[in-house]
Amino acid sequence: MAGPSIRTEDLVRRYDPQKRALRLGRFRRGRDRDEAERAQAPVLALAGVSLEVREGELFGLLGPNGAGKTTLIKILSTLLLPTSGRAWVDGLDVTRDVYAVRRRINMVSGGETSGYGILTVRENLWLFSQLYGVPSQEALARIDRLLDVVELAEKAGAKMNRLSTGQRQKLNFARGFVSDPKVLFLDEPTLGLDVGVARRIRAFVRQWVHERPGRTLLLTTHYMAEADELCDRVAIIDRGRVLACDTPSRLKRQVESDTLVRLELAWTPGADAEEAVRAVRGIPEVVRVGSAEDAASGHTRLDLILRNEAAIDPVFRHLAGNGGRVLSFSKAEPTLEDVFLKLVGRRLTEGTPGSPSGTRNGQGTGDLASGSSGATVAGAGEAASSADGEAPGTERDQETARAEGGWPT
Ligand SMILES: Nc1ncnc2c1ncn2[C@@H]1O[C@H](COP(=O)(O)OP(=O)(O)OP(=O)(O)O)[C@@H](O)[C@H]1O
Repeated sequence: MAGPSIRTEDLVRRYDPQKRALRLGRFRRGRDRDEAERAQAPVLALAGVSLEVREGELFGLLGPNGAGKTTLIKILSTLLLPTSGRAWVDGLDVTRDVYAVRRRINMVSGGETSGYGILTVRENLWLFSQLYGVPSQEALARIDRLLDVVELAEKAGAKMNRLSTGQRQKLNFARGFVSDPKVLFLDEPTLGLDVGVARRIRAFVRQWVHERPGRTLLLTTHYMAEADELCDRVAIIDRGRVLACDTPSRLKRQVESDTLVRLELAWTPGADAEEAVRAVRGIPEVVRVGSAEDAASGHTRLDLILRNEAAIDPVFRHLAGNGGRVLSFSKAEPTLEDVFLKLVGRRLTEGTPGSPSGTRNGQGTGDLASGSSGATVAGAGEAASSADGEAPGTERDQETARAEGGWPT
């Protein structure tokens, strides 16, 4: 692998709520104005991020909602200025060489459905390919391939405004690859997609990076399994800070000294098996996995983290001494969730609606909007309004950017 394709140096981004409140007051009335008035403290979305992504790498930013992932991607894709610090993409400064950066990149935001409603699926992809100057034969072949990957071939002749939300999202994903960019930013690419399509997309993403020399892909996700399965390296990010950055396997090795055990117990109906296990020394964490109904019927499943394997013996003895019976037990492999838990002290999926918190291998369902926006068109218009340093992501940013040709709607 070659030198860094993406580099950030002590990147800070603060959102100033006063500016935002003023803007909302100026441009909108009613409910949003109330919301603006409620905003009080500045938000430090990035608190000094220094990262290097190598050319040819599939790099993941893994973090919970609000961690700063989209903010970082917006800065790298020239849609937003940092408050301080510097960033380079393909050796170019993202704040000074805006057009040159845009010619080399593309960006897809999973929660977004960009394109032109009155054009068909194929026409949309053709339009974007031509904006990037892709030669005709190459563009046609690429479009066919991408339609196949996202399973939209049957809808190739359908107008975009006749597509479902998921189908628009697939079209948006295909749009990101149609220019065959040198550096691609994917912000939550599989958000809300059904399992089969998400799997196909992940396979395509992996193949795209590894079969094309010189391509780099930066992906954000709050799905641990996605980061684990796809990425060469992962940065775990929380509250605007990078907490760890390494290959998934080396990150998981950090928690390998702990032993993860799943127990299935026959237990006194209604009694608290979790509490009983907590009483044993050397058990830093116990998580109930089985349901309350299971517990009421005298059947319980627990996940335990043990400081070392030897601690399992006292657990068995304690359970036997309290009328319990171990039906089965298995050792679990550590996941990135365990790394996150160790680094941050809470689960990645905690507080995420639809996510099965409390499961060791649990993964969010991803039905949330990412709140992110934007796709860049190479060489088109001025830098998006966000790049004036004002808070991005508001309607004003999108309106101004549209007017300036900054990104398609
Ligand atoms: N335009 C904005 N104005 C004010 N605060 C913002 C704005 N955009 C983002 N933020 C805040 O900055 C922080 C980081 O947001 P960001 O969207 O970068 O996080 P994220 O990791 O992408 O989250 P998610 O997974 O939910 O998309 C959050 O606290 C968010 O509320």
